[in-house]
Amino acid sequence: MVITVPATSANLGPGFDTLGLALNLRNEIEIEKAEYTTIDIYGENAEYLKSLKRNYFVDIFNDIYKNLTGKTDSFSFKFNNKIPLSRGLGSSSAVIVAAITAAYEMAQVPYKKDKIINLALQYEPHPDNITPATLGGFCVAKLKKNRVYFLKKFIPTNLRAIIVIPKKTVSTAKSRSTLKTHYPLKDVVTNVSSTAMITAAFFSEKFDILRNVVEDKIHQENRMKIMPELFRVREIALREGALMSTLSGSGSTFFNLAYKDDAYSIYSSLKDNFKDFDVKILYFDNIGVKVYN
Ligand SMILES: Nc1ncnc2c1ncn2[C@@H]1O[C@H](COP(=O)(O)OP(=O)(O)OP(=O)(O)O)[C@@H](O)[C@H]1O
Ligand SMILES: N[C@@H](CCO)C(=O)O
Repeated sequence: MVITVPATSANLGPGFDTLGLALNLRNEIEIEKAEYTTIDIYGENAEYLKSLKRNYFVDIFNDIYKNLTGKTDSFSFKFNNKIPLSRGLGSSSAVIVAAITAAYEMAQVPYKKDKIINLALQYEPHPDNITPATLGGFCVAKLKKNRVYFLKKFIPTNLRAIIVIPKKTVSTAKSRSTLKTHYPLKDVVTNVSSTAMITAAFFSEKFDILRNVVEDKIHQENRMKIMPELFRVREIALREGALMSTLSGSGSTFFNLAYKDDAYSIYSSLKDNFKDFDVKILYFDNIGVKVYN
């Protein structure tokens, strides 16, 4: 069995812990029943992941598989990772969503994607990466009494993401611990109105308005202080025609949204200006986690 899962960009600036979308940058995992457990890791951060005593995917897969079947079987796992770790591209959500889905498939227990999202919440307590990793597209997710409610919209093919990935990693847990716990009412209103506008723009496919309405007063400026170069990424991307330009998740990657006709000039300006960063143009993903038997 092969399972693939997309990278995701959460928050989209103001939509903290609420908005997210899926990018066509996928981890792929091959799993087969075996006499004993083997783990092969290729691609992004392979050496680091091999050096860890435990594999996050395998631990979650085994937990869920045992819960479903009551058995502890052995499997061979082959990971081909494309999503860089701790850069705000949802690497941990991709692992969680793929591991749970793989366990249901291997246990041959029927499931709906809603189930995967709600189980994933046990491992990552905010739903903005796990929802698009599971469903693809642009997702709005709300947590209420430990349950995720969500809506998804397909992202049209005339849009591209231009992402700028610094070498520096940012741990989500650490980054969250630096955020304020109280905010002035006017800042809250800025975020509520911007989040509503982004949602309306995606659902109505009226993207031009994004150029004027995306403001965040809750987390980005604070988080970007450890990498002030990111302020310049935003300035250049917007100058070159991006529709919006935000920190991806908790960083360090910057996410820029553009019409496909503007994507290349944004990409080349960012590449010229940030030679140490990995700049990519990506399609969006509208599928989410996918299994090939
Ligand atoms: N392919 C992988 N295999 C095993 N463990 C992984 C893999 N990818 C990520 N992880 C685990 O997830 C951790 C990164 O999670 P973290 O939440 O800090 O970053 P992120 O998910 O990439 O960023 P964000 O949540 O802001 O988008 C890694 O340190 C590692 O423990
Ligand atoms: N909403 C989360 C996304 C990162 O996983 C945050 O900003 O911390």
